[in-house]
Amino acid sequence: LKDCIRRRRMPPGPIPWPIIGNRSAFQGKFHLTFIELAKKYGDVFSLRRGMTDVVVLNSEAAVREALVEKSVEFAGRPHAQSLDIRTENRRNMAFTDYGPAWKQHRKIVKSALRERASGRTLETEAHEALEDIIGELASVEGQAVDLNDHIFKLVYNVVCPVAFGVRFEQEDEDFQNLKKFSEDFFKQDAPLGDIYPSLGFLPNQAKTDLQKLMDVLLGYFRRQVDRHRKEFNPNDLRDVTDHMIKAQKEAEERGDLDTSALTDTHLRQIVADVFLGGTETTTQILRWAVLFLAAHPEIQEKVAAELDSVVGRDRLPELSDREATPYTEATVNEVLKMGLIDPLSLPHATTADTTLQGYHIPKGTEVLPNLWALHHDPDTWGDPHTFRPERFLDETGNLMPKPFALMPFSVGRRACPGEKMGMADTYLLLAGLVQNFHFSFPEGETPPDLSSVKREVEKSANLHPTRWS
Ligand code: HEM
Repeated sequence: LKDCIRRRRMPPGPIPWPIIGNRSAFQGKFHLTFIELAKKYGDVFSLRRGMTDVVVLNSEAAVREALVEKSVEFAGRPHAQSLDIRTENRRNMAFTDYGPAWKQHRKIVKSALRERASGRTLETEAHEALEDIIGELASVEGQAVDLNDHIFKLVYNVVCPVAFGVRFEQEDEDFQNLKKFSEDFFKQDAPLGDIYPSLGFLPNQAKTDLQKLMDVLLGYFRRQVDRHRKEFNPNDLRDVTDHMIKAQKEAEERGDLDTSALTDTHLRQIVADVFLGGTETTTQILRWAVLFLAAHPEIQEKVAAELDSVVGRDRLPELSDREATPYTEATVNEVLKMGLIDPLSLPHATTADTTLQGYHIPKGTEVLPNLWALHHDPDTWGDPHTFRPERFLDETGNLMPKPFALMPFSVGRRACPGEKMGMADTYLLLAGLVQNFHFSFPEGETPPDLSSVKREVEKSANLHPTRWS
């Protein structure tokens, strides 16, 4: 009865079944199911996943009210068994509760990224990685090639030097292991304890698999942190790991290491956050970019022509070229809009009892911002499913200010701390690729239907680069 009264004040939604809740809403591509449910229940609605209350935000107004206007109340993260395993009991930044430890971690990471992943420093990293890939792809010019491994390496060799100072060759065992980790990690099923917390103690395959995967990743980062500690020089902070060690040493000197959130576990977890946050996202965005450009040769040609006239062929694109290449910038925005890789962002949770659009949202409720719905709202975009960079340009071809509804990095307190780096490296890498190659589908292969909401990321695996001439 108490539960019924509480739910009456919460946003409406389909009636949950006992124990399983609204299971069918969480199967397949939930972000599309949520758009259908919003038509019936409104832009803010409630669901039950197992025994957990979940509130879905399906419109710009709802996301603005929750993540911007009430940003502290909506800045928490839900608790789940898979997250506890992944984060060694929330000792990272991305899934930790909103509070002093999170603030401290975010400050260190943002300052490290400002120093180590912006301007000339990022450009140098991106150019080195590009030159390497351009060499690799030139050697298979004209042949159909699976770009996956090349794009992985390209992105890893920008992000990993920033995170922990390592560059990889294709055949490196560590590179192969990290790549395998990423491929498996993002396909993992949720362990039973995520749906039914009280059954979390029972052995199940998903839990065992996740633990094994994390042992590999965290073992690798433990070794990286140990190496950094041996080589540490306070006057030469080379990467995020060095910045974390510096903060740890300062806590040691102050005598508050034991109570600080800067133990060795925190250090390897933060490095894992930067690695996972930076690599998987940018890799998938570049894969989408190449796929969309191969499917729209006229747009690819316009980007290449703009780069030709502004940058030429004698040097790689630089960050200072961004202003003079609005069509390329608009294309990056369009890729981020259409190829949204986190359709539901990361899950949030309420940090206190609060309200949203007049409904009661109790403390600890899981909140899912449906960014996909915002990126594909016909009222905002007119033709949301058409790949059309021009939507970001004015009549004279200048880049317009970014619309609020474009939020691939989310918004508010928990918005991605790597946004600046993500935008900059996506521009540098994509522009560098289009300057040097023309992407098309292998002869005889029908391009996938990208205008449909049914598009699949896996389709982007087999593309055909030839030198642009
Ligand atoms: C184009 C690339 C990227 C995209 C699209 C992206 C997207 C996102 C999104 C949607 C979130 C969730 C925000 C929220 O919960 O409201 C997030 C969080 C996060 N991202 Fe990114 N990201 C990108 C690049 C990066 C990079 C380069 C880094 C690190 C160098 C990074 C590190 C993180 C971290 C640590 C969080 C958790 C923040 C927190 O909980 O406070 N991301 N990102």
